[in-house]
Amino acid sequence: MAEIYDRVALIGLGLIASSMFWAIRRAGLAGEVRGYARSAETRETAREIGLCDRVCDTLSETVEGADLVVLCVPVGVMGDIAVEIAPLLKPGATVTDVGSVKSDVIAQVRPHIPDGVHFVPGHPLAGTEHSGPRSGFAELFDNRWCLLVPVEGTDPAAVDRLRRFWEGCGANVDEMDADHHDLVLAVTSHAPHLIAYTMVGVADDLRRVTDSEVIKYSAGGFRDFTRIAASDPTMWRDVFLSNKDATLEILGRFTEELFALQRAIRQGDGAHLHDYFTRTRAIRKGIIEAGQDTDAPDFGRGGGKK
Ligand SMILES: NC(=O)c1ccc[n+]([C@@H]2O[C@H](COP(=O)([O-])OP(=O)(O)OC[C@H]3O[C@@H](n4cnc5c(N)ncnc54)[C@H](O)[C@@H]3O)[C@@H](O)[C@H]2O)c1
Ligand SMILES: O=C(O)C(=O)C[C@]1(C(=O)O)C=C[C@@H](O)C=C1
Repeated sequence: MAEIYDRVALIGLGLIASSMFWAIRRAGLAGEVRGYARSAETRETAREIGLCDRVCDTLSETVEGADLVVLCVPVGVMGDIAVEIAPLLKPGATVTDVGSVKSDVIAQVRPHIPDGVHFVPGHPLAGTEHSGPRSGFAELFDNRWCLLVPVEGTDPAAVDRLRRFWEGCGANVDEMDADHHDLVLAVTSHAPHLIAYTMVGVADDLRRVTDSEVIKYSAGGFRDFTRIAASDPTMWRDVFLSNKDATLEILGRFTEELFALQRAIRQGDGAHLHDYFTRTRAIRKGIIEAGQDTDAPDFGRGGGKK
């Protein structure tokens, strides 16, 4: 794979940035990758494990001469970083981000992007419950979607270059508008995370009553909840505050459905429960048949690539 950018700057050296670095290096997508982390401890760790060609102590050294600047920080601070880097950006450079929410990030960042610099927001739909510079790995984006959310008036050539970059990182790339992105992600990612956090919280309350049986005998479904609920608190606090409207809309619908199921259980309405579960099972079957779940054991990794 050929080099796509001469110099890439990664700001915030956590799970996503570190995975990007290893994926960039695997495919030779950049001449040089510079990285910046706010804390001296993270920068030290990054140097120790060889993360980035150069770990910088300042934002100006990181961004200087970069053709692609990637904001890999929690969504609540994207605007603060944009303010700081704006005067340092090279004309013709592209600024992108990997934030889990798009409308609010665009509102925070766009006003600060100088004329002559491209801004192409993005979101790789891949992650784990781990965070920090040691958590990344080159394969994170393989066969996962990366959504690009170009704002009005963006140069199509800048979008196309970023698309080729993400494809080089192993992802399948699609474009979507910001509001639609935020509603879709509220359904597929944000509300499920909140439900997992709640379920694990409920179990923890119960644990005090049952003296650790909840954890000891936890079955597969609950273990999956605990994995998701172990995700970074700062990242997820910011996601909910940033995607407030869409998340509340989906949680409202979720609560209505939950009440209906609760009533069916109370009234012994087995038909309602059976019909509901039949419908949801068909949805899962449809996902597998469409080749959209690359983790499904009956489908196999890698088969999801279009
Ligand atoms: N973790 C996931 O599953 C996942 C998936 C896709 C997208 N994202 C998005 O990617 C971004 C980064 O997430 P991550 O999982 O890599 O998080 P992470 O916690 O592993 O890393 C975040 C980094 O940002 C730094 N940071 C925090 N506040 C900062 C500030 N004010 N100034 C400078 N640096 C700051 C942290 O020190 C850390 O190095 C977030 O916007 C998140 O929404 C996460
Ligand atoms: O697999 C996980 O651990 C994730 O939570 C990854 C996940 C998701 O919900 O799918 C989390 C947040 C993102 O913005 C994108 C991906």
